[in-house]
Amino acid sequence: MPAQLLSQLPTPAATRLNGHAPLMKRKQSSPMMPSFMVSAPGKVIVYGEHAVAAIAAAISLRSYLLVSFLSKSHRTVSLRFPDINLEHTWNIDELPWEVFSAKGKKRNYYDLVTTLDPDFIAALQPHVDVVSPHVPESTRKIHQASATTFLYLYCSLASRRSPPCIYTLRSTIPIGAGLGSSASISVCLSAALLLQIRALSGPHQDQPAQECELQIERINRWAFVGEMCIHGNPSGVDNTVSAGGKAVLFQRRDYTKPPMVAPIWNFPELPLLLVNTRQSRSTLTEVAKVATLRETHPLLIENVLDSIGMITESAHRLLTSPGFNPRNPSPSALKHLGDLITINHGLLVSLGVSHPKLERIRELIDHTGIGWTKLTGAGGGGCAITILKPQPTSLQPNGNGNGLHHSDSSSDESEDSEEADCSASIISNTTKLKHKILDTLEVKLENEGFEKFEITLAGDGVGVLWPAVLHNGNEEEGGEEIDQEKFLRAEGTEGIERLVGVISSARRKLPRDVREGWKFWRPWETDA
Ligand SMILES: Nc1ncnc2c1ncn2[C@@H]1O[C@H](COP(=O)(O)OP(=O)(O)O)[C@@H](O)[C@H]1O
Ligand SMILES: C[C@@](O)(CCOP(=O)(O)O)CC(=O)O
Repeated sequence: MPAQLLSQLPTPAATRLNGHAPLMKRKQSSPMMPSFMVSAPGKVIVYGEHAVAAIAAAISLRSYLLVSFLSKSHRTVSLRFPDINLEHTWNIDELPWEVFSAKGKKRNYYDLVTTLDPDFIAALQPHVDVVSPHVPESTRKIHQASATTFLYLYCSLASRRSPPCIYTLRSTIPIGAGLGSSASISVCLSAALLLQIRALSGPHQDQPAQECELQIERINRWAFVGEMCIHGNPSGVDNTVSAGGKAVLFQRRDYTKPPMVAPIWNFPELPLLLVNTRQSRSTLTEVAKVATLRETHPLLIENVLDSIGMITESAHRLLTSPGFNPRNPSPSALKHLGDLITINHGLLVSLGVSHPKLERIRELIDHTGIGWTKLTGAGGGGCAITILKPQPTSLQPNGNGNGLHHSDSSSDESEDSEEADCSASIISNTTKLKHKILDTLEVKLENEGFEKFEITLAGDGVGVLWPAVLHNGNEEEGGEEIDQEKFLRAEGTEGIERLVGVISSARRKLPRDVREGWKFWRPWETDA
């Protein structure tokens, strides 16, 4: 980066992130520079699949990337992606720097790159070919796609003078389930590399909304490049949601062009049930299915697609209306959003993009009356989402072996109003009942081979933990360092989240997860 540009950065990001002197608090054994972490969310489509307009939102399942530095005697850069059993080390001096920095080719960190350079891809090929030579072809493809993404971003943003380091990634996002796992990885890599070259300011409190958005945009641009390496022709929606968080409205009128994407900072953070069918699916296949049906029944299918588009519009109108309170949506606003979920699912079923497993999940959840459920993403498998009702409505044993069911709406109302006057103990009883229902549901879903997550919808985008130390006051002096060994040993979603300081909130009263020590660019807060 030219010195002139470096000096334009208000303060090096590293010294501003946590507001304390990180090196002073580190253990003696730590390597040259403090390790740090970045993290980015997956996404779900909330409304509008297959229609012209849709809404996608971030979820609290995330990828976490730990960047640890080695002593200068090493001249290597390593990838450790244990979720896919990928591990590879390159010699920094052997990477094709001359091609990436050739006159007229070199990209700046703030550039908008919309196509991959074939010369760059060709120059990387020998360094990609040596990755995982002895694994089956299908696995090798996945490894080499991840390696290409990393190398493309690394050679574009780092330099031959970059410090030796290890990039270790763990994710709580199921892979290939339509939840944007690849985009979250691209966002993590982009953010980490931009932070390392000090091309980002913050995140810090009081950062003006415009400045927040600029940092997010900078990360997003390179994340899109990463997505191009994995997907060839990505829509850009997944990386945009993952970088910025909350939700976006995206509109496609012309499928040959990228969609128009606009943030919805007012989307409320809501508790969400996510169930993975574990049924693999292909967006292309489902999109083709709808196209064929449309050819056979043009008027009918166009009406269905228009109706789905109207669902998106209705949700968007509500979310952006002046009376809407994103911090505490009224019961009627939530019911509006919930009803749209139910209608949207019905219309997707009529397009033929559901799957018996998705229908089974919806059936099991509908029996509990716990929320509003739809499939999410292209369909044909993948996941279902349920927006949970704010307070458990009257639920009682139905005696038919299905566990619990919803009472009629009149008794719901009387219970609601009673609850409003009642003490916390009654609320806590209803909360306990809700948890019981969720636990029973979990057993049923797991018995049928499904995977259930209690998460939060529409939370933060990319986040930074610099240094990778948690100050929880009861661990090693100066905080608990998240080192590679601990990171690799952490078991499952819970283990990873506990290690990186997430206090999961799915079952707390407030939906937002607490992420101790982490900082986020939050344009929606600075706007307030
Ligand atoms: N946890 C992970 N670790 C390493 N690479 C990952 C991980 N998750 C996703 N990827 C990369 O992203 C690709 C999955 O992308 P894709 O099939 O589009 O799934 P999704 O719909 O979840 O984004 C994988 O093949 C791999 O290259
Ligand atoms: C089916 C579609 O509406 C959404 C695709 O969802 P996903 O690939 O499952 O995240 C296609 C699109 O709008 O690009």
